[in-house]
Amino acid sequence: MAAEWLDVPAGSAFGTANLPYGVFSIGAEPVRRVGVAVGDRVLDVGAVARAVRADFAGLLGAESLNPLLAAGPAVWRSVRAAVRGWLSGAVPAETVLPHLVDRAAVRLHLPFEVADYVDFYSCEQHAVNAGRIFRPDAEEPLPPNWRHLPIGYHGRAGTLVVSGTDVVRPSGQRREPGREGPVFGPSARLDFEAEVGFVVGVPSPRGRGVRVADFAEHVFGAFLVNDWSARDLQAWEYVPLGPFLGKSFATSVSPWVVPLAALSAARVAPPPRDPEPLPYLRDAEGDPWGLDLRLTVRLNGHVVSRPPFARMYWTPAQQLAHLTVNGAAVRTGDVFASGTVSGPERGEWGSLLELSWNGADPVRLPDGRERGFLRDGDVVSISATAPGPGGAVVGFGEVTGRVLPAVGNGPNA
Ligand SMILES: O=C(O)/C=C/C(=O)CC(=O)CC(=O)O
Ligand SMILES: [Ca+2]
Ligand SMILES: [Mg+2]
Repeated sequence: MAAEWLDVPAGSAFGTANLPYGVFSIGAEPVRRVGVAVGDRVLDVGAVARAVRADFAGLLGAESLNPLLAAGPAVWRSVRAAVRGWLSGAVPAETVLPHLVDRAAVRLHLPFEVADYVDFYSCEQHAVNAGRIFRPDAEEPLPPNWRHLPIGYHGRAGTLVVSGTDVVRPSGQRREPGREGPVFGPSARLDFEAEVGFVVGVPSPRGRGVRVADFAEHVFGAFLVNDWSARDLQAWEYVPLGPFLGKSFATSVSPWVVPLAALSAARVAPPPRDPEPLPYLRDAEGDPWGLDLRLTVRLNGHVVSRPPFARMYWTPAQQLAHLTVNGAAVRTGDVFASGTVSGPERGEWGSLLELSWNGADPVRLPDGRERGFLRDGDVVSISATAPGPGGAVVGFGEVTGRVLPAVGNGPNA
């Protein structure tokens, strides 16, 4: 229960069941602080730790979440219990109140230093849609390996940006119908992809995989991802090695990292898999990592999709097991994203590629405008909620970004 002096609005998705972590600064101050969102405010947890829990002051007094991420699940549990105590009256109000800041008044930063970045392709409906669109002549929309392993590619960690960062339309090579070779110029098929990301806290050594059952020993929490995608650049460049410049110019992430501990009521059984995966990819008995997260995608403020995460074919635990099964190490700050989330209904598809069927059937917005792909000035926002304990709602906040016009004829021109 929240302390009396902590006025969390009723039904807030940032109640004490959630307590996500982020990194913020105030005004023009250069210093960044670790914060925990509660109601409409942010608690400067480093400042409170310095006053009452010196043993946590180093972890929480850093300018990124990395020291906390690296500390591991026992410490994550103690810190969460301590923060919950601070907000529940376990320490005098005077210790806490001076360090609560209005959320609207802070600037939010990338919450951790990103190490490596992998993007998966684990939603069956999205993979079927993409297969039908990109490979209309193929007999089967899914590639033959799809049900045997979570397909992924290594992305560009250095271009992950925090929500609110503008995204410049990329330029590159693309094919135009009726022309032999490529043309160069701004992408004409810029898209979003609604995804969920996970961040690794505890590293794994090289040469040893992370078992499905050990997911929560390594992964700290989850957040939202918009994997901006230039479909025309992608279509021309990505055979046979996979996505490259069409997806590496920017990937936006939401600023609040929701700890796995806040998602216990959201855990659900994943859908049945057929055929049964190889042993290293099997779900741990009684320990499912399907997650009932409900995403909403808005384009210029209008809801265009509500993708359901609960139906993802491969869970994040299977993704991490696969990512490390060859002995690849993971490091603190490694990010992996789920892949585009799409449900069975059209209004649940997580990209414009799908929603407009590659531009052939544009999305009609309530203001009468149509979109095949994104125009300059468009703003894309992805938000999500999950069920919390006792009917509470656990919010992810949002990842948002505005499309800016391409730079001339490309940055090198
Ligand atoms: O099927 C294809 O050819 C292409 C698929 C994608 O672009 C999707 C992707 O990046 C992975 C994902 O987000 O699911
Ligand atoms: Ca993607
Ligand atoms: Mg990307």
